[in-house]
Amino acid sequence: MTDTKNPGEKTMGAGQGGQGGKTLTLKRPVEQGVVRQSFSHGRSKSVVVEKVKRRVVGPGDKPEAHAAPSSAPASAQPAAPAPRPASGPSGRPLRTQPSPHANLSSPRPAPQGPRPGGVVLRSLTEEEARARTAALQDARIREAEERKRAEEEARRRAEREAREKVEREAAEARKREEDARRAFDEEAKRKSEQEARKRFGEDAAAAAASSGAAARPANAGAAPAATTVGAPRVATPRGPMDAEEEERRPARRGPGGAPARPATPPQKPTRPAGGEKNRGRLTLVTAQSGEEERQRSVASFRRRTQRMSGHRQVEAKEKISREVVVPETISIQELANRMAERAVDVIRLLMKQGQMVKITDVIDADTAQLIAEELGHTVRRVAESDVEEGLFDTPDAPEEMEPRPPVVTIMGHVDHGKTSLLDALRSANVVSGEAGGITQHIGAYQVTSPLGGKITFIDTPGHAAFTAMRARGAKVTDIVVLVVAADDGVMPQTIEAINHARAAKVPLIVAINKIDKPDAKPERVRSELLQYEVQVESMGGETLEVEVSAKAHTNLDKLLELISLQAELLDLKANPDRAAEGTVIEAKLDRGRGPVATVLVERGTLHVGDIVVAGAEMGRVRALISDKGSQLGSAEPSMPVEVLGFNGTPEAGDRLAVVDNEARAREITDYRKNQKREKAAARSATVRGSLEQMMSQAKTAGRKEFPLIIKGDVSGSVEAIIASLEKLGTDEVQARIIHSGAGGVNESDVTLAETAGAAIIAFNVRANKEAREAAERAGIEIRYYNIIYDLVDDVKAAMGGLLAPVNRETMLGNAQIKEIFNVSKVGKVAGCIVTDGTVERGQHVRLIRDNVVIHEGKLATLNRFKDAVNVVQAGQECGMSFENYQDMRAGDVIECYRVEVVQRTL
Ligand SMILES: Nc1nc2c(ncn2[C@@H]2O[C@H](COP(=O)(O)OP(=O)(O)OP(=O)(O)O)[C@@H](O)[C@H]2O)c(=O)[nH]1
Repeated sequence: MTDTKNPGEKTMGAGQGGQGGKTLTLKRPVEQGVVRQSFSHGRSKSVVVEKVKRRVVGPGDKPEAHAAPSSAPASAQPAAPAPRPASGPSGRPLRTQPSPHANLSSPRPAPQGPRPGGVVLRSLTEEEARARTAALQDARIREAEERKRAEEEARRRAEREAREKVEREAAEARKREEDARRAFDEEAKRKSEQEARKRFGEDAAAAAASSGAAARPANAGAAPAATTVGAPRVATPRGPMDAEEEERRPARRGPGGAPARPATPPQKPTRPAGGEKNRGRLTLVTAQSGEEERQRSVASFRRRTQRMSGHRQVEAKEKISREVVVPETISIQELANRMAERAVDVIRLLMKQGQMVKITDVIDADTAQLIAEELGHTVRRVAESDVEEGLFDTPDAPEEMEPRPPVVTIMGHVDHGKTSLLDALRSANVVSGEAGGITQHIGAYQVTSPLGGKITFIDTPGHAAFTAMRARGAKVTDIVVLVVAADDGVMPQTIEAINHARAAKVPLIVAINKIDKPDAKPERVRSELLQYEVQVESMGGETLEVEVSAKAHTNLDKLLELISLQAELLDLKANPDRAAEGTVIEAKLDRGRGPVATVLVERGTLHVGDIVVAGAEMGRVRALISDKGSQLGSAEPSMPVEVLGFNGTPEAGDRLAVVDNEARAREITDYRKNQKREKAAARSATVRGSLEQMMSQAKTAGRKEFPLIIKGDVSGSVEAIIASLEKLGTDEVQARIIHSGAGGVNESDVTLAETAGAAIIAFNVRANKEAREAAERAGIEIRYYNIIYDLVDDVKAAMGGLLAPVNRETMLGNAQIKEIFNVSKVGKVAGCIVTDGTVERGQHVRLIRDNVVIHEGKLATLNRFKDAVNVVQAGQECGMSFENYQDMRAGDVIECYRVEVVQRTL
C-alpha cells in the first residue's frame, strides 16, 4: 500500500473518458516515513509512520467542492472502518456524522445521489449542521497540528542523523589523533632520554644518530592525523571549551552519545627522563594538531639548547679576571663598575658577610679587596692621592696646540710703582679704544698689545703672592716684569723678586720706573742689576729692559711690545679643545653671587655648565664673567674669568680642573678636605711619641703661641696677612693661625676661637649677628681692620705682651772698700770711697774681688759720717753694709746698679 509517488501526483482510474485515457486508480494520498522516537535515558526507537491526506471541507464550501471525491465510484471505496460516533456540543452522539478521525483514516461514505451533500445537509437539522461544522473545524485544527508535528519530527530526525554522522567522524579523527600523540610522546620520551645520555657523555654519537632516526617516523605518523581532523573540526558546531571538556572528562559521556574515546582513560603521557619542562597548556589547537605540538617541542628544545650554551658563555664571561684599582675607600657602585660586575652581586656578597649596605655606601679598601677577590679579580691597592691622578697635566698632542696670550706678573720693591704701573697699563689700554670700557677688579685682566694679540696681567703684585701660588704648584706666570724705581735702585725686595723669578725659571723684563723724576738714575739701576746676574740688553745682556713712567704713562706701549716679543720667543701654546685647567687667582664670598673665584684658564676651554674642582671645593659653572664685566659662554687659555657656581670659596692658588661628573668631583674634594683637616689637626696636635719629637718639644717648650683666626674679604688678602704675621714670629713667641678664610666671621669661627683661646681678626669683613652674640657670651674679642699695617702692628703689640719681662741694669757707680768695721747690732760695715758715679741706698750691688763677682745683693745701709744717706757722690767716703752678707774685705770693689723690670716688645 505504500506509494512512492509524490503526494501531489495524480493517477486516474480507467473509464474516466473525460481524463485523457489515463488509468484511473483509486489511491489514497499517503505519506510514509520512519520516525525515530527518543525516550528518556538515551533510548530511542524507529517507528514507521504513514499519513493519509485528508480532504477538508469548510462550512462555507460549495457543493462543487465535493465533486472530485464524489466522482469516485462508491464501489471502489474500501470498506471504511466504522465511524466513531462524534460527540456534539451537547455531548450527545451524532447519528450520521462520521467522526473526524474516520475522515483522516478512511474516505467518507459515498453519497447516494448526484448531490448527495445537499441532500444530507438538507436532511440535517439546524442543530446537527452546527455540530457538524464544529466537528469539521475541530478536525481541521487537529489535522494542521498533526502536519506540523510530522514536519517537526522529520526535521529533528535529519538533524540527529547529521549530528551522528559528524560525531562518528570526529570520534574516528580523535582516535587517530590520540594514536599519533601517543606515538609522538613515546618518541619525545626516547629522544629526551637519549639527549640526557648524550649530555652526560654517554655514547654521544650513537644517541644523536638514533635520535635523528626516531624523529623522522614520528613526523610522518602525525601528518595524516592532522589532515583528517581538519574537516570535522570546522564542521563541528561545538566550541573549544566543549572539546576541552570532552578531552578532560571522557568518562562522563553518556551511552547515547557516540563514544569518542575508548572507555578506559587515555594513558597519560609520561614525562621525559631529562626533567623536560611542561610543554604548554592543552588547548584545542594542541589537542587537535599533533603537528603543531611537535613543532613547538622541537623549537622549545632548540631554545633550551641555546639557553644552555648561552649559560655556558655567561659563565665563561664571569671568569674574566680584571685588575681592579681599589683606593682607600670606594663606593659599592664604583667598585662594581670597576669589576664590571652588577652592584647587586656585590651587595649580596656583603650581606652574606652580615653587612647591610646600600649601593651608595662607601667601604674600605680591605672589604673591597675581599669582594673583588671573591669574584675572581685581582686588586691593585692605590693611595688616596691617586684620586687626583690624571686630573692635571695630561699631555696634549703637538698638533693640537695653538698659540695663547702670555701671562704676566709684575714684581718689585715696595713703593717702586707696581700698582701704579698695572693701573696705568690697564687704563691706558682702555683709553686706547678697548671695546667695553669699564674694567673691574677681578685679580687679573687682559690688555691688547700694540703688536696685536692679548696680554694677561695678574693683578696681585708682589712676589709673596707669586710664591704663594707657586708653593701650591701653580705656575701661571710666563713673564715677570721687574719694576725698579729709577730714583731708588735695587732694593732688598728687588733682589727677592729676581730670585723668585729665577727659581720659577720665568724670564724677566726690567721696567725702570719713575724716569720722570728728576733724580732718576736709570744707569745706576742697570749696573746694580749686574750684581745680581741680571744683564740687560743695553749692557750687552739678554734681559729686555724699558724705561717707563707709570705716572706720566711713558713707554707703556713699549713695555707691552717687549712682552709680546718675549712671548713670541717663549712660543706659548695650549690646546683649547680639551677639558679646562686653570688656577684660582683670587676668591671671595660675594653677598649676592655667592662664592666667586677669579680663574686663569691655562689649558682647554672652560664652559658654562662644566663641573669644576678647585682645591677642596667643587661646583658647576653657573656663569663666566670677564674683566670687562660681560657674561661669557666660555673662556679660552690665558683668559682670566670670574667663575660663579662654586659650592664654597676656594683659595687663591688652588688649581682648577674640569671633571666628567659630580661623583668624580666629590671624590676629589672629599679627599682634599680630608687632607686639609688632617693638616690642621697635625698643626694643632701636641707633639708626642718618638724621642726626636720629644726633643723638639723640649726645644720649643718655652715658645709661646699666639692663636689667631683670620677672616678676610678675599683669600689673597688673608694670605698676605698670614705671611706678615708669620714673619713676626721669634724663638719665643709665634702667631698660630688656627683658621683662616675668605668671608665674614660666623658662629663657628667664634666657637673655634673659644676652644682654642684664639683672637679673631676680621679684615674688611664683619661678623654676623649670631657670631657677635656668641663672641659676647664667650668673651672673645673680634678685631676689625681695613689696613694691613694697623693689623700687623696690633698683633705685634699683643704678641709682645707674651714675651717675659727682662731686668734691665743701669750702672750707678763704683766704690772701693778701704776698711772693714765691726759695728755692734749691725755687723760688718765697709768703709768705702766712691770712685765713680753714685751709690744709692737700696740699690743692687755686686762685690767684685780680683775681677770676680763674689756676691750680688742689695745695700742694707748707706751712711756718711754716722748719718744714713740716700746717695753718695763720687769722691766721697761712706759706710756700706750688705743684706745678709758679711764677708767683705778691704780692696774689694762694690758695683752699684739699678735694676728695672722692662716689658719687652717684638
Ligand atoms: N714720579 C713718579 N711716581 C711714581 C711713578 N710710579 C709710581 N709712583 C709713585 O710711587 C708711589 C708708590 O707707588 P705704588 O704703585 O703704590 O707702588 P707699589 O710698588 O705698588 O707699592 P706697594 O703696593 O706698597 O708694594 C706712589 O706714590 C706713586 O704715585 C712714576 O712713574 N713716577
